[in-house]
Amino acid sequence: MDLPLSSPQIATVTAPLIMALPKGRILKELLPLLERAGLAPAPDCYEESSRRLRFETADANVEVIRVRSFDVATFVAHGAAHLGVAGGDVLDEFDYKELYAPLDLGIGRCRVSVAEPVGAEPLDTARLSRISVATKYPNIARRHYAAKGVQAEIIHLNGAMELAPSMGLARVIVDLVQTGGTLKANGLAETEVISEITSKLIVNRGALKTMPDEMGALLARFRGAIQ
Ligand SMILES: Nc1ncnc2c1ncn2[C@@H]1O[C@H](COP(=O)(O)OP(=O)(O)OP(=O)(O)O)[C@@H](O)[C@H]1O
Ligand SMILES: O=P(O)(O)OC[C@H]1O[C@H](OP(=O)(O)OP(=O)(O)O)[C@H](O)[C@@H]1O
Repeated sequence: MDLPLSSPQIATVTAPLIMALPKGRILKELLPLLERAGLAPAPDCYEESSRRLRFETADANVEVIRVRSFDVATFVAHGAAHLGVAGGDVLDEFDYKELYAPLDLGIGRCRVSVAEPVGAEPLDTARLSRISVATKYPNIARRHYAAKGVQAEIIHLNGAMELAPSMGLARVIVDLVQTGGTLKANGLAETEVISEITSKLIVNRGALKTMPDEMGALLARFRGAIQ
């Protein structure tokens, strides 16, 4: 026998909205904003030692998953999370069409730049046809040099790319710079800024279409929480 939808025997189960957050520095910077938005995650979300990856928040309808910063965009683009927070660098690198980034959160301020060894002979990109580049942003680096008519040979590293020029792995690096301290400590100098970066609130386009009220209400809370 089919039960009518209004039957009291059927419990209304509403799945929580899933918000993907990057572990590390952005998560720490995000806390005051999440608190103002009424979405503070359970305290162990901020403990590096916690092995949990999914956390309840101050809002029973919203849960947080804590993932690597590069993976936030992938979880949200595939609809595994409804929304998330990602650096502009990650969004530029992946360029997912399924993502919409309606809000700049004004945190995680840095830039994606080219850096070279201090004192290296200046590169004349007008006369160059190829260049070796160590980076964890292969697409950003390729696009940057392609726009100058230069083919970038990418050495894809996940960290410590500052070592690459001195170890003969690549002529230049493309990496994040904030204070410039890391470059300086490794004998490199910033020679070109590719883009200025901040973290953005991102949403899955499908989720926005199918749940406009819930998603709209969450976006409004974030808007209100930005200072
Ligand atoms: N020095 C910095 N200053 C400000 N923002 C930064 C800086 N470095 C990175 N970010 C921003 O924070 C995001 C996360 O960087 P973070 O260094 O915490 O993680 P990661 O090392 O890229 O990731 P993982 O630990 O997963 O490898 C970056 O995508 C960028 O948007
Ligand atoms: O210009 P600065 O202020 O020195 O910041 C830039 C550094 O910050 C980030 O590294 P992070 O500290 O996150 O370390 P990791 O990426 O190696 O984990 C980035 O990859 C740079 O190495």
